[in-house]
Amino acid sequence: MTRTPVNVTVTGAAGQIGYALLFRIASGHLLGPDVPVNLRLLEITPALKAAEGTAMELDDCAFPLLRSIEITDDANVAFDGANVALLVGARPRTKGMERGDLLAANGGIFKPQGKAINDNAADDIKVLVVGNPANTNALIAQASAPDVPAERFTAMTRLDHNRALTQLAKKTGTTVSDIKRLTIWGNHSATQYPDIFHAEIAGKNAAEVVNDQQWLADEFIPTVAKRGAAIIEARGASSAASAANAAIDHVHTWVNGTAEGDWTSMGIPSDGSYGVPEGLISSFPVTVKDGQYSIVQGLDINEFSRARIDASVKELAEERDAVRELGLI
Ligand SMILES: NC(=O)c1ccc[n+]([C@@H]2O[C@H](COP(=O)([O-])OP(=O)(O)OC[C@H]3O[C@@H](n4cnc5c(N)ncnc54)[C@H](O)[C@@H]3O)[C@@H](O)[C@H]2O)c1
Ligand SMILES: O=C(O)C[C@H](O)C(=O)O
Repeated sequence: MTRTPVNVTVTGAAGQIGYALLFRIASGHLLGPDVPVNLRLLEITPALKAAEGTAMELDDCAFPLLRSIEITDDANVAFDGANVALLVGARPRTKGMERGDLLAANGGIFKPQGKAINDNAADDIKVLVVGNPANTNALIAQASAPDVPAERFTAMTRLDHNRALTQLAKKTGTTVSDIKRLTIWGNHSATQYPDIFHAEIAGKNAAEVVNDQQWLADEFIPTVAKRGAAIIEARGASSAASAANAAIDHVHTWVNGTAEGDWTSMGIPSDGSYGVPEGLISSFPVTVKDGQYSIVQGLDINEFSRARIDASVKELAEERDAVRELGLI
């Protein structure tokens, strides 16, 4: 049976992440090996030519699943009929720049894009915000899209999740496939909390396997939480291929589900679970089935975890208050 193509909109298509992302979407890694896609690329006017260059390369790959490419600087055109939207285009953080500085710069991007999604996207639209500060940018876009169910706006913490998997596998001499039920809580920022207390390594409790509280507090958590800054320091630019890979993972899981017995981390609107104020877009442990995610309930949160979750959620609440002051939500 021939499947109807899925419309995938990517903003910031001419940027670094865009370049690492588009070829994987077109080759079937985002939605599956039998799902054709129409790509819609949104860029600012001066970057349209570069986006056209990328589109020429996409054509030259002769991807069987790629049905069409449209390039535009008009958000209403880009989101027309969109089923999946990857909001990547943003002002990237550069050396020495604080995340707070990004709020105002990025609000001007995500407010109109949220409205364009509201007015033009397909009824089943799923939105992933990658552009930083991702959680709060997602909140801004969501606030401008009152007709879209709030839970369709998500923010990316899958890169943090993947980073944590690798650090834990290295420490324990295992592989990432041995690890299940790891969680990133809170904000995609240095306050995020990678939690191994409920994680399992080859069926055993990860915190017990590690059995090294000092490593957990002084190495693992800071390494994962500050990895983005470390990459910027080393490359002189923010992570691109790993961020694109995580965006693929996030949407693939959202569409195709989590594996039995495992969960993933997604930045999603809080329903008040685990004391996270309702409405904040915060990272939680989630399972996904039939395209719907649910927060994993009933986990015991110890004192160590509670303090760290609370600190990251406090930062999210401050970011929300700041964008509220700016009239962005
Ligand atoms: N959530 C995460 O885990 C994560 C990880 C890495 C990077 N990021 C963030 O992703 C974003 C993009 O990173 P990058 O390295 O691709 O940056 P980049 O500067 O290479 O590309 C950004 C692109 O966005 C475009 N753009 C700017 N305003 C736009 C608008 N209004 N509409 C459409 N396009 C617009 C720019 O022209 C540029 O081509 C940054 O905010 C970065 O901090 C997030
Ligand atoms: O762009 C950044 O600030 C870093 C990025 O979010 C990352 O985690 O690599």
